[in-house]
Amino acid sequence: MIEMQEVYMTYPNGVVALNGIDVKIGQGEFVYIVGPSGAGKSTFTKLLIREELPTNGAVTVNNKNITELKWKEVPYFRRNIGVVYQDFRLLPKLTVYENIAFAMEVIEETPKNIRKRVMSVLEQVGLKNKARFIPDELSGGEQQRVAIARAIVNRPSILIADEPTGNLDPETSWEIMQILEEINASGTTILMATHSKEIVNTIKKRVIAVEDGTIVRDEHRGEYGYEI
Ligand SMILES: Nc1ncnc2c1ncn2[C@@H]1O[C@H](COP(=O)(O)OP(=O)(O)OP(=O)(O)O)[C@@H](O)[C@H]1O
Repeated sequence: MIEMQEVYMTYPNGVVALNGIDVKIGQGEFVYIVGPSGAGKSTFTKLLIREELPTNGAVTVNNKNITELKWKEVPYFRRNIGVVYQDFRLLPKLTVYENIAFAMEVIEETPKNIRKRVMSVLEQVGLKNKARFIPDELSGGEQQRVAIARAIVNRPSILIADEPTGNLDPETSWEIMQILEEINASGTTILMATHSKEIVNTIKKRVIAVEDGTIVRDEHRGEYGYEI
């Protein structure tokens, strides 16, 4: 469960990115965050992973107000949230297998668990046969699958996807959406910031529209609502 109560966020340079956000997102929901460029979508997701702190307000994730976490508590909290970005952000010198295993090594999983689980998520994203490849040897869609596998390998309750299809062609984007839907079907909450009218209007989900730092629309099975 995610909740924001009267959340305001002003960056140090004075830009007001969020201007009073009140929202609740239940466990297992799939939510699109839409809105014009600069509306505050990325800032919204950054607050949820404690990459930024709000200037005011409470951000509650799984019953904990995460604005109150001490810095040393942040890495442990983040285990519960997977994040996927438009530009994949894989480690270029590591293989597909190593990129995913690394996320489990940092939380000190046993080698046996790591082997089993990495092969299982690779199968889930359809990349078992590319475990030994490095990111440069993969297509954009395949790299995004690796990033998704890495994001879910520690079984987070929430997956945040910040424009996950932004660098992909339409056909590949649909494949990525299918994987995200499967992950959601297994109970993971998904928050996806997107500019894709096609996707939002085709795969109907809850739509939260942000403009100038406030929520202007929040609809079950909503429309994208913008021209581009
Ligand atoms: N680190 C930062 N320092 C100062 N201002 C920032 C910073 N990050 C974002 N902003 C500003 O905050 C506002 C909201 O930005 P944000 O990245 O959250 O928007 P967005 O909706 O994700 O945009 P886009 O769709 O282009 O990714 C913008 O005016 C942006 O310029």
